[in-house]
Amino acid sequence: MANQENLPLYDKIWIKRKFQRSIDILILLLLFSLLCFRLFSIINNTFTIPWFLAFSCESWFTFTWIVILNAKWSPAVTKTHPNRLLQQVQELPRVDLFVTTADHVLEPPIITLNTVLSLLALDYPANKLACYVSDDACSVFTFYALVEASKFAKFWVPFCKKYNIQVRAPFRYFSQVTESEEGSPEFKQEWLQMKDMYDNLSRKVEDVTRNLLPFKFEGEFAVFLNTEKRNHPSIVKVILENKDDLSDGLPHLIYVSREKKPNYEHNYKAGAMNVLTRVSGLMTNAPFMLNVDCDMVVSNPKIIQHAVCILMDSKNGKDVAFVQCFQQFYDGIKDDPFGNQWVAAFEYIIRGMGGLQGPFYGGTNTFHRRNAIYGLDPHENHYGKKGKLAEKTLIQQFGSSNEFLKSVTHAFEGSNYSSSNGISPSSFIDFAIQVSDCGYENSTSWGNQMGWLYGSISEDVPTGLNMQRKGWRSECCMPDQTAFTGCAPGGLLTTMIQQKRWASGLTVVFFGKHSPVMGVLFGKIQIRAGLSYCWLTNWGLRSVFEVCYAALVAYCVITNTGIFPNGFGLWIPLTLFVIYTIHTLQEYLSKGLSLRHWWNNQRMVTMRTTSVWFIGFLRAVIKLLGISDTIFEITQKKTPSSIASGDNVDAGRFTFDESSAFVVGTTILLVQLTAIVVRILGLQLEANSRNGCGVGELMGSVYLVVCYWPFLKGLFARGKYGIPLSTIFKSALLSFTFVHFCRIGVIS
Ligand SMILES: O=c1ccn([C@@H]2O[C@H](COP(=O)(O)OP(=O)(O)O[C@H]3O[C@H](CO)[C@@H](O)[C@H](O)[C@H]3O)[C@@H](O)[C@H]2O)c(=O)[nH]1
Ligand SMILES: [Mn+2]
Repeated sequence: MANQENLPLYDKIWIKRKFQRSIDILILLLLFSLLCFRLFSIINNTFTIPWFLAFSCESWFTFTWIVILNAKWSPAVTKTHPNRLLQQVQELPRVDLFVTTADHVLEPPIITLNTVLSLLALDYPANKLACYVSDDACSVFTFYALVEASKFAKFWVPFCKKYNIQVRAPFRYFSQVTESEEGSPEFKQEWLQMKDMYDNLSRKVEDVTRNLLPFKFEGEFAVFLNTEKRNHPSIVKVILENKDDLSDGLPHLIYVSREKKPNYEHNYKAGAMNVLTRVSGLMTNAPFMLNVDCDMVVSNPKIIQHAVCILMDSKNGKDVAFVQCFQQFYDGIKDDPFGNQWVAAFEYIIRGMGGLQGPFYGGTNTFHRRNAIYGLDPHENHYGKKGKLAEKTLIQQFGSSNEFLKSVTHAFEGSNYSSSNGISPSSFIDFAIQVSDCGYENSTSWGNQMGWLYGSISEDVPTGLNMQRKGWRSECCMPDQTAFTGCAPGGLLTTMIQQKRWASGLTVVFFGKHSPVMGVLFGKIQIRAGLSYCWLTNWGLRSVFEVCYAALVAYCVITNTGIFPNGFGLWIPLTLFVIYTIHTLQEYLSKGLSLRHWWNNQRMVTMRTTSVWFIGFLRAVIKLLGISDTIFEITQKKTPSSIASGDNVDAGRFTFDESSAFVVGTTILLVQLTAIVVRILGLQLEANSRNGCGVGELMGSVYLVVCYWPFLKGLFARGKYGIPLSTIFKSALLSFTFVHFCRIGVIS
């Protein structure tokens, strides 16, 4: 038998994709030929302003394609070997678990409760785990739910471990296993008991949350009396404490609501994560930290072992700052009508990045190395920080809590790796409160050089980039059994708001000091890795060119101007379109996704790029100019009861409201419709240049209308399925202005 000690804890396997690569290259060549064609037309003197705009947009599309091609070029996957782990490490390392929640209405406490239960029930020695919940809403309901959860956990966790239940979030488990049909009589009996207890628990929590029961602010709940969401002192409460350090007990459970004051910048989730980092540093100081959003439940109870395999591999794990598990979703709507399940993107882009310097940090389902978050580079982490850091520098970077500084020094030295410090979390409450105060970070490096970075509402991407800039890598962790599943936005509006936030946050990143370009120029981001990040950070910028192209097509049809070659030359854009379409379709089908899924995603890409990404981009520009700041709009999460009660008549249907998110989309649709009508009725202007509008331009308009079909139906539908009159009115006004300017200001 091979010597287990020398075997790697994880393997990296490169995936072959010769055929796809040649198609990728073919598309690139076609794009180049289109550009060349345009350049030659200068010589032939057909070069007009619309041609120039088309040339600029197409140059951008070519650049985007290079970015995508580069990102997908050499994908890799990892295979972890948890069975080797215990043979190589004497003791498993500690892991601190972070959950964030910020609004008990948009994020119902019953969801957070389930996430926490699934974490407490992880298949990992309980005395090596501590679960920290950050509540940015300072909600007594969330706290109450956690207290109740901790009581239920005493039965639930042993039950899961005894019967090796795989799905350990009760609402997921009981929705999948609806009867205790199989198993021993003992199991059946316990199953019924559990089900009963969970039903009681969820009823209680939902009743309290919906204010159906009068709430008594007594005992441990008294501190919540008179607190306001944005104005309250720090509250830190130890709900569960594994005082006897039992490996088969329950992990610590700690509730943290950081101090909030009006007129203070709280930095949304990034601020919350930094507080959790400090509080956990004081209390348990684990070398690794897992972070999940409140709706991301564990689906693979052994996931920590898998992630630790990567982080602790003695050869390849040393320079890994974080391990990212894919985001996957439960109860996703069939065929992904809103394009928010990201199956194909994760498949191709993230695996592709996995073959470079590693995937981006996606904000949730991520295992971090504490020392990387603390700003060390891989070399310093491995060989120790050169010399002891002077106390003064430590205070400048980490703030002035002596107790916390001690924990930082311990973390740097790598002590406290697996053993507990023998002191219980509750003895650190006062210090924890101190490091959660809103003034604690004043003039320190938190959010600036280390920790979760501030300044963008997409805090995850720059935070990951900041670590990779120092030479760290990251890895994907992809055990056969899905690691985490979460709640994808339920409807069109929620999706659009999320997309708008990402686009604006990412644009700010691209133009800021943590952009991938800066990372390549001044840091240790490898060129290809930096380029692959542009797929993500350029979402906002991409929309500008797509909106411009959409407007250009309509302009051409309306004014009888051509931007595509007429006659034989038309084959270039046509072939490009056909091959690109077949190529993406093949990608979907080969992953077992349906034709419908593919089309839904295709049209959604067009819809979001030309609408909310564009709004997001404009918001980012306004922020970058210092005019007004962007805010983090939280994504609404579905409650288990709404899922179960079949509150799903709208699932997958497009519903609209008066949100500005729909104005741009409706305008694009109306402009294209006008163009088509003008063409059909023959109201176009006389062709005033040598090159009049041909089929190419018209096809462009028609394609956009087909993509915007759900909006077209929305124009005629009523109630929530219809686009409100006020939105139609605003869009009509905008379209009219556009058409008017087209006709008076024919540019040629
Ligand atoms: O002031 C805030 C705002 C948000 N959150 C938490 O941040 C998480 C993510 O918020 P959500 O509304 O669910 O955003 P999503 O768009 O679904 O999240 C994705 O995108 C975010 C960045 O835009 C990342 O932070 C997330 O991890 C990633 O899952 C949730 O747990 C929130 O409770 C806070 O703790 N404080
Ligand atoms: Mn989310």
